[in-house]
Amino acid sequence: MALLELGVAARFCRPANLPDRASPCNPRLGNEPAGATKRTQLSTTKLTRRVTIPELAARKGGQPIVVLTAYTAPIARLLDPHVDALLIGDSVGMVLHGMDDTLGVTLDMMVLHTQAVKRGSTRAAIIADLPFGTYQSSPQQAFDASAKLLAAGAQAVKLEGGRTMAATISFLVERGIPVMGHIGLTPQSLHTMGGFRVQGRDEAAAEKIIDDARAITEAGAFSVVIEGVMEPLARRITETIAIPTIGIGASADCDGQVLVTDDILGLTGDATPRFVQRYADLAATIDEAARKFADDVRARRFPGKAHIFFPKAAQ
Ligand SMILES: Nc1nc(=O)c2c([nH]1)NC[C@@H]1CN(c3ccc(C(=O)N[C@@H](CCC(=O)O)C(=O)O)cc3)CN21
Ligand SMILES: CC(C)C(=O)C(=O)O
Ligand SMILES: [Mg+2]
Repeated sequence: MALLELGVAARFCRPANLPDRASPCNPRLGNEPAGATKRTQLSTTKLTRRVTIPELAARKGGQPIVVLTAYTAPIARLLDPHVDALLIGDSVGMVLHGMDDTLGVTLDMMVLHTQAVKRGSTRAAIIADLPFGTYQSSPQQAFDASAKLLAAGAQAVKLEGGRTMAATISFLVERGIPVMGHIGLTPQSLHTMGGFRVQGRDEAAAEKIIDDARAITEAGAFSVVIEGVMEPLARRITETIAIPTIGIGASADCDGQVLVTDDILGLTGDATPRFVQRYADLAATIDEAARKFADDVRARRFPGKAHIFFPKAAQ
């Protein structure tokens, strides 16, 4: 079993056409001596196996939980060594498919992106968003949609809503589907909020969000995303409920943080929310690469000798 898992990890980590770099999946894998003992193999397997949902739940009040979104296999492969969980967010509709909001994202899209992220990762936990219209009408509807995401490789689903969704959350959890909640700024409720607006500004609105957090916890969710709320509210919820809170535009005191990967990489331009910290400027990198390629083609500098094929006699 241990060896089988290692074999699978190695296959996903090192595509045959790439050099054997130290890090793609787990930096520790690259440091193993060739003749590793059985004990070393077992401990390495332990380091490279996937993070479980109960392990994430147990991180309440402990080391911060790191979550980033991923929608594709190559990005999942790059993020996998660094994060505790990869979220296949319904933000994929806006970030990759050019939609104005998340309402048009379908379950089929989420299944395809979940499969891709699963294939590209070996150790991060995999959590997938239930898209709009696939879980709100009944617990049964939510179960059917969640089952498809779990079959696609997710270990848990995330759904938006507070007390209103509590019965659905307990229905799923009782049937073996771990659920992450999502409260505060819930993008699928864009039209009732009147836009992507920060929530819980007045005391009454804050009390309602605290009640939502309590209801989700009692329903059995293993964790909850708190998005776009006033900092003291996010801190108070984190202190109040027994499950880890994952903040986005919330509080540094949350039990973890999540951001949209394309936002931190500088790929989302004007659409980037204020709560994002940018860690790279890939838009500029891509702009420069495309410009250089276009220049080379127009000047007939590309393709060069190394990129084209000649018959033997002509060499
Ligand atoms: N690229 C991207 N990043 C995200 O974080 C994200 C998505 N897309 N799509 C799905 C939701 C939508 N989200 C958003 C989108 C915009 C704002 C936004 O513009 N907020 C205003 C604050 C509005 C107010 O004042 O209340 C801002 O200035 O950041 C917030 C969250 C978060 N999610
Ligand atoms: C921003 C996170 C929490 C999300 O729900 C998404 O990416 O869809
Ligand atoms: Mg989402």
